[in-house]
Amino acid sequence: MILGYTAAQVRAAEQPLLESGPAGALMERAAFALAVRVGRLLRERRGRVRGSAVVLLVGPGNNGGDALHAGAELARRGARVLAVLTSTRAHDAGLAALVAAGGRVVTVVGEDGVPPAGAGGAEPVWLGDAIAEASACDVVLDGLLGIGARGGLRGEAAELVLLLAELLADDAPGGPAVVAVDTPSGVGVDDGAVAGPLLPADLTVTFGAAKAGLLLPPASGVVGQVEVVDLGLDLVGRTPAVARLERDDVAALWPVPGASAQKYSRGVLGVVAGTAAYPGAGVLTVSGAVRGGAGMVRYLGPPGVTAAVLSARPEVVAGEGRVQAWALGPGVDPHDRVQADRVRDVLGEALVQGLPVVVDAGGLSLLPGRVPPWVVLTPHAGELADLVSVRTDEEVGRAAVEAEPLRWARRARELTGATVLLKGPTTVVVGVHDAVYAQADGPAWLATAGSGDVLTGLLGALLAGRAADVLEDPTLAAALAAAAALVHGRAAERAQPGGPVSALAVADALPAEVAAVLDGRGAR
Ligand SMILES: NC(=O)C1=CN([C@@H]2O[C@H](COP(=O)(O)OP(=O)(O)OC[C@H]3O[C@@H](n4cnc5c(N)ncnc54)[C@H](OP(=O)(O)O)[C@@H]3O)[C@@H](O)[C@H]2O)[C@@H](O)CC1
Ligand SMILES: [K+]
Repeated sequence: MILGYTAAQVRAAEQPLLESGPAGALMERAAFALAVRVGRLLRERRGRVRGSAVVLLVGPGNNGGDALHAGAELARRGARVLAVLTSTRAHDAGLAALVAAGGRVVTVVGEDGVPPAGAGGAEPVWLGDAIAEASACDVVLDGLLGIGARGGLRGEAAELVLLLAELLADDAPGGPAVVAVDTPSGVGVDDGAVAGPLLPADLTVTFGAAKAGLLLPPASGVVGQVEVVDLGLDLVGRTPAVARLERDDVAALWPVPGASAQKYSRGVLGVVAGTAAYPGAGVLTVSGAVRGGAGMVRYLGPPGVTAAVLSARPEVVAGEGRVQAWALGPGVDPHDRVQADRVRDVLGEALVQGLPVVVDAGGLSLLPGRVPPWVVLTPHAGELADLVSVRTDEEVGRAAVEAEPLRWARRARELTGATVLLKGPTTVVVGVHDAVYAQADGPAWLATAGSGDVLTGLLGALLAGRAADVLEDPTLAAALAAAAALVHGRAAERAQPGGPVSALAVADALPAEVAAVLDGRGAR
């Protein structure tokens, strides 16, 4: 599991080490680890460090200090290192180390043609020249701002990043790799906000612990690969702001049949999904459940959809019967009276009986006022915006939710009482005790019609398989939702690595992905 902490938590954990060790020791360790990682990247890209070109973007604080010390180490290994200062201040010891190692230092000339006062004798260069150097080098280190950032980038740094990011986005492959020092500069370190220009990173080397904002959307989309440098911080007892499950965590959560299992004990899922207008949603939801490992699936819907469901998945049983959990809503048009009433009735009955439920798509507008946390909502941004708007006098749109997914997922949880899984390139889950998960497991190709229906069925199967546990410990609902997001995302990658994938193909890849997750663990 990757745990994400706030800037304040990391600073508090650093404090004892700063007090007990020699001045600058922690930064030197951080910078050395960064240099080693960048050295590996240079060897991958150029075959060697010696002779490669590295440009450091250096801000006024310790984040710039990290970049300068790492640059000094790379210069000692033979790289040609250029530091571009964007501020009147820069980390003194870092600057001295870089210059002593043979690195060059320039400072960006402002719009008025005057170098920033106090830029310490560094050679002035035009912004355009600095950008040209950066776009032509092998690796750019973004050390403008780290956990001391307040808001998005400003001033010269903002302009430099805006223009360089545009240039690199347009450029053919072969441009520099971008390594973010601790965080891509200017992201919301605690909340993943993106409030200004950013240089998307190929790799983020973060110190002491992952920062929450690196895991949370929208910033999670610009961090690239994240590597945590262990600085020996003691974070025991500090509750992380966000968690990201990895395969091993999912293996520990997954219901695996024991030797005496039978289909009923493994968990029966009831599904109400699909209407005459959207019959495929019924097929996809039950496919997610069957392929995801439900002991049995019961389907309730109009005759035409039932026929389509049974023809696609002969394992499904049509009609009512005992179930351990429900999956409701995919392809259900709330104006289709019969199917909408069925969703309402089933939901009401499930709440009385205390059964876990997944509610998706059309089912979201059929929810009663408050539900328990073992009801899991699975909206996308537009659906979540509607849910919040209908229940409050706040006018929330899809774009607002996409800009601050965690904030709005929390709001939806407050308003409904449900566990909320907000789908997106990074899926955010908010559960009991404000437990937050952020999963970024699927390829962008997964944004395809019907993939959410498969997730609903898969999560339903998981809740059915662990229904008794979820009722006893409702915190589990959020963990299972995050686990379903991981398996769903990786199944998409498995179905068609690097290429387009259909929703049914994602469902069909679920068994192999579940097997891969469970590889090496015993039965529950
Ligand atoms: N503690 C340690 O020992 C270790 C720390 N480490 C490293 O230190 C980093 C934190 O360093 P930090 O605290 O100096 O803050 P940092 O992120 O460099 O920025 C602060 C400066 O930026 C400015 N500024 C703020 N917002 C701005 C904006 N929007 N746009 C423009 N400017 C803005 C702000 O200006 P001010 O607000 O003061 O006017 C201030 O001058 C951390 O991320 C990690 O890399 C590691 O080496 C491990 C050991
Ligand atoms: K940075």
